[in-house]
Amino acid sequence: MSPRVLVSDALSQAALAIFKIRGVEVDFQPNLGKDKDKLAAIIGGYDGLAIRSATKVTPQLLELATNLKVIGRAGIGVDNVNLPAATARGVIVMNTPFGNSITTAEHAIAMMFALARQIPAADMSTQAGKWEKNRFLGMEITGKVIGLIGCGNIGSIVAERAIGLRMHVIAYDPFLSPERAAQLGIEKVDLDNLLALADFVSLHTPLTPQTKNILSAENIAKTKSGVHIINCARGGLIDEKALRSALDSGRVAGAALDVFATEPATENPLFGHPNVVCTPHLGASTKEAQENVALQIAEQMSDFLTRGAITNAVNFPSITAEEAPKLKPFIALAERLGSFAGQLAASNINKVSIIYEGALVDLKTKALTAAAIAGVLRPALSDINVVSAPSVASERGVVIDETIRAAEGDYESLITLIVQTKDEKFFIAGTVFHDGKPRVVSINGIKTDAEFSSTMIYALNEDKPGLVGRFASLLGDAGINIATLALGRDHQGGSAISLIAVDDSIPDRVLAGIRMLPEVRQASMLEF
Ligand SMILES: NC(=O)C1=CN([C@@H]2O[C@H](COP(=O)(O)OP(=O)(O)OC[C@H]3O[C@@H](n4cnc5c(N)ncnc54)[C@H](O)[C@@H]3O)[C@@H](O)[C@H]2O)C=CC1
Ligand SMILES: O=C(O)C(=O)COP(=O)(O)O
Repeated sequence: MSPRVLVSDALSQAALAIFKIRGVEVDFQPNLGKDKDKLAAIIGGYDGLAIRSATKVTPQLLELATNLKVIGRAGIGVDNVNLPAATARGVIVMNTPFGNSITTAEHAIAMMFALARQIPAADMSTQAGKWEKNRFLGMEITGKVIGLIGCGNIGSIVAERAIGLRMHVIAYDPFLSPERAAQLGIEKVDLDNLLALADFVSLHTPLTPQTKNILSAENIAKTKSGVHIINCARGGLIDEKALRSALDSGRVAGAALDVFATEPATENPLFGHPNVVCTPHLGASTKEAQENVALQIAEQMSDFLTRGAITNAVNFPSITAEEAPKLKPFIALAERLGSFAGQLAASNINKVSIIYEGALVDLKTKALTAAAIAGVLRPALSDINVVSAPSVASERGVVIDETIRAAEGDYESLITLIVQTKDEKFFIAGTVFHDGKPRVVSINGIKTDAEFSSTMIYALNEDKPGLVGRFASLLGDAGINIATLALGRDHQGGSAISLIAVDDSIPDRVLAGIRMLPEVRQASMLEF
């Protein structure tokens, strides 16, 4: 029987022919993503789901998707897909990381002009017969400073276009190497400098815990007076209420928004302000970009469903059918070790070393390395995939170093990851036991034994009596259940680590409480 794919968002119909030619049955229901009950009622019958941003792939939907093998995102952001749930169910999630980048960058530039010359308001006034020539005094773009928060694929294209407009381009992006900045002809700055200098601030990062509300009230207050803000990335990057106040006070002269904290945005604190320009998430909506992403996702999904080939998966490496079962548990281990280190590293990772020991010497360690690097970088580049991870790392000046050697320690197989930033080195090692579950067995030389769980607290603390009890009561008082607890220390009374797996997400105030304990030197919440 041919595999069946459901298209639940408005993909270009160019995709349909590709699916059919490649032997995949396709059901095109472009509005279904907006009706979650109808989607839930039929998802069980499909092997593949092709989407844009309207369909929300929740853990509940995945529960019902009993035949689903692949989700194809015709576009870049996969934040509408619950990745841990898809991964846990073995569903491959693929995207098309480049197909709509130019179009989205062009939209950001269009938004900049709309603000600088107040085109939407001038249009409305003119068509209302007012001819208000003196009301609309614009701003010349030439010579102005544009500050890019995030300078990956789309940010880089915006930079090139802005240079063409004779603007001065500055960027804040912890993963932008000085070489890449020089190649683009832009200046790498820190966030405070960017906010102080930019006439236009344009956002181009994924939405991650680090970038959420990156334009907070506090950061908006650091902007140059009269700044214009453009967001064609993700809604949650801006504190919308704070932006409204700054527009009301006149500190922010204008804001152009393509994306909103809640979408579809039918009401929003920014609506109705005279200096706000809005579009309904149109960044990727050109005929050219939609054809690119639809054709590409149809090819990738068909190749996977009919031949098992994996391309641009954000949650699995490219490997053949024979290699898969042997590699799978070690891929999960490498990715989680990477993610552990990546979530802890603040920024500026410049080297990742990976040591494979024991039975791993016979496996395809490149796939493991790719998984580890994807794990390290994903907290900053949410849409990175295991295929692109090594090249993205090298583009960003991150040195990757792989060593394969015979077993030297207690374990049949061991992966050690060393993540180096300008200021420090972080060591983490793990193995897979016969139960197939990945485990952490040492951190910075301190031995432990912990399984990964979806939410964990990692604490570095002094080895003193009573601390475990204090952790337990802080969490217990907040109604958070401890699932498992693993400890380790270098010597009695010395440095110790605690790995606490919990059943729920940890509110900031609880984490702050843990950090305030006198014995705790560092505490972070990690998600896997
Ligand atoms: N409005 C729309 O229709 C569209 C929106 N997008 C969104 O645009 C965004 C950017 O996409 P791409 O450029 O393709 O992604 P990318 O992954 O190529 O680049 C993202 C950049 O953000 C940087 N970054 C990550 N964390 C950061 C932080 N804390 N501070 C500063 N920089 C940080 C990364 O280092 C990276 O260079 C994504 O959120 C994507 O979903 C993409 C296409 C269409
Ligand atoms: O590709 C992306 O990340 C986008 O945000 C585009 O979203 P869309 O496909 O237009 O719903």
